Amino acid sequence: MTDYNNPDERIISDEPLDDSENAIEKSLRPHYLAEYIGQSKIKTELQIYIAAAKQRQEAMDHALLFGPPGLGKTTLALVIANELGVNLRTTSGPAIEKAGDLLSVLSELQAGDVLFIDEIHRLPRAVEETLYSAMEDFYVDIIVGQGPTAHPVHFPLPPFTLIGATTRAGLLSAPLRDRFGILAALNYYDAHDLQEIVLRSADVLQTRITPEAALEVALRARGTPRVANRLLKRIRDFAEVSHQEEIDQDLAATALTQLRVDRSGLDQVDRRLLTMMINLYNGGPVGLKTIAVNIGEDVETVETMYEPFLLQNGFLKRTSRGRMVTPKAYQHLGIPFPENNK
Ligand SMILES: Nc1ncnc2c1ncn2[C@@H]1O[C@H](COP(=O)(O)OP(=O)(O)OP(=O)(O)O)[C@@H](O)[C@H]1O
Repeated sequence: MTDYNNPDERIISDEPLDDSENAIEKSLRPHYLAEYIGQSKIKTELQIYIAAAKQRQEAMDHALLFGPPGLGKTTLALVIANELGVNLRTTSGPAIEKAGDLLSVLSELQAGDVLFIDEIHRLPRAVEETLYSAMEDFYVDIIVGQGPTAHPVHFPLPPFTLIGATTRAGLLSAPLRDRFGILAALNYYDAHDLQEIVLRSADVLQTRITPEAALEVALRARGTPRVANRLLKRIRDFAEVSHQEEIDQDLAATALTQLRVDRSGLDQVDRRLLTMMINLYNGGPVGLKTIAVNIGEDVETVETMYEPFLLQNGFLKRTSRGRMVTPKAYQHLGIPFPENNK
């Protein structure tokens, strides 16, 4: 039996994927802009920047991608590198501990390559400062040696494109943010785009699914391709167990109910969060830390995984004194909205 309190089993999770999930997620990644569904404004702009860089035979301007987890930032970096016809190197903020680590990543780049730094807001300050000259003038100066023998060494770099991704653009320092020429905010996907993503993923996974069933998945995927793909994989298991060759709407709806994802895309953690706020705090206002402690999650998980979706869909609202549960959430949970809250 699946234990949905176990983070590894959750569909809406920021836990690292295991190897098999990672392999599937990679296999589902679009490789070119034409396969990248939705985010049309960003795609249109990128098309221009990519064409211009290719025409001038220069590295594309540095780009910062921000938005909630699972919306396709890593995928977009891969797509950009493919469209430019260059190599992609990937790393992440926490993986680069010292300026020397950064230099070893940078020194592997060839002219025009794309370096993708995920969670760029988590780069240590000293590394971030080293990155400034690398981004602006393609060199780094690093102090080599210690004590009286310490001396700066100048390393020129080939022109490259840095693509930074962050779920928390607000945590990025102004000097770093200002060095990106292209800023792209990824938004949650609408149901139509997610339906297309589910149909495409089913095709890659060689799974048959009706358009109605794909829409059912899309409607419950909280605007997030990663969630849509995870739901699809779980429903595919249901279909196999029940010897059904094609996923239809009934099967999708039954499976999704068993996965405890409701028709608004809320999972049991969302519902626990809202119910806790109602039961313990009369619907709020409640501070983020208090919410996190009460539902046993860390603050960052609540802030990046749960809250944005609940806010965007009107189940929560933010006030100067904390978060409040909305009448829509009471209605959704079947709990009467208290008169004195009106
Ligand atoms: N626009 C899209 N079209 C089709 N599939 C997509 C799209 N965006 C994302 N996906 C799929 O969703 C999955 C998650 O995408 P990705 O890993 O790029 O998200 P992310 O924003 O980098 O997340 P995180 O920041 O948590 O790493 C991938 O398997 C990818 O196939």
